[in-house]
Amino acid sequence: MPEAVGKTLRGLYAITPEGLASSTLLAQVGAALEGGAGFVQYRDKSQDAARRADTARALLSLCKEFGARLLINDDLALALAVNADGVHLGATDGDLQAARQALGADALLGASCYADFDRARAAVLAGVDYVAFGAVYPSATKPQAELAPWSLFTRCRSELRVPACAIGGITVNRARPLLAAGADLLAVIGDLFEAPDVAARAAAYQQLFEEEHREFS
Ligand SMILES: Cc1ncc(COP(=O)(O)OP(=O)(O)O)c(N)n1
Ligand SMILES: Cc1ncsc1CCOP(=O)(O)O
Ligand SMILES: [Mg+2]
Repeated sequence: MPEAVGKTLRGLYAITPEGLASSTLLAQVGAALEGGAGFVQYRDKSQDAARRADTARALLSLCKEFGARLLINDDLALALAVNADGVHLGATDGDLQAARQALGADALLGASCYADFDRARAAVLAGVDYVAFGAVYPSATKPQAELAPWSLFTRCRSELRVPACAIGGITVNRARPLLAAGADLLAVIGDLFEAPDVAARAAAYQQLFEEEHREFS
């Protein structure tokens, strides 16, 4: 059972890779869910709105089967149209306060904060459920992403008290120190969906969270 009860935000956050056929994408996300991913983000920059809506609906019903949460990247209107569990917005993706109002209190709202703690502070005031910092490592998926210092996670925990998500270049072999630094969610594309066995890779991430829990409980 994923750790997605109420608004408990902790664990692997699987972000969908681009350019896959819909059936392949669903199979890959299904494998990530089997491995224990509790959160999925549908990230698709393509322009075909009807196909994106169909894929979002299919992903949502798959996530529901596993008790996982589906967030939509960039597109509040799509999240509302398909009744997704939430939305993730970056600097150019719309106003966070307006998104919170449109979504209501129960839906999940996340914000990209890059390497910018002030942005995270403002996002919390706007009503987000988590803030994302990154890239925490150089990312082959988004090579232009700036690098973020890991001290942001410690500050987030002590000053903002909101869950923090790490993104960018994360691999299972270099994830543990991120958890120790204070990341609550690990958002991963390449290392998860390019793995030879996606379910096993997702399970390996979840194992890290369980070990971290034991160490600190
Ligand atoms: C969890 C998470 N964190 C950061 C991002 C990046 O958002 P953004 O800066 O808007 O870039 P795109 O992903 O839209 O290219 C994210 N998607 N998810
Ligand atoms: C969307 C995004 N934003 C910052 S890095 C990144 C890509 C993350 O992908 P990967 O896990 O393959 O580095
Ligand atoms: Mg965006």
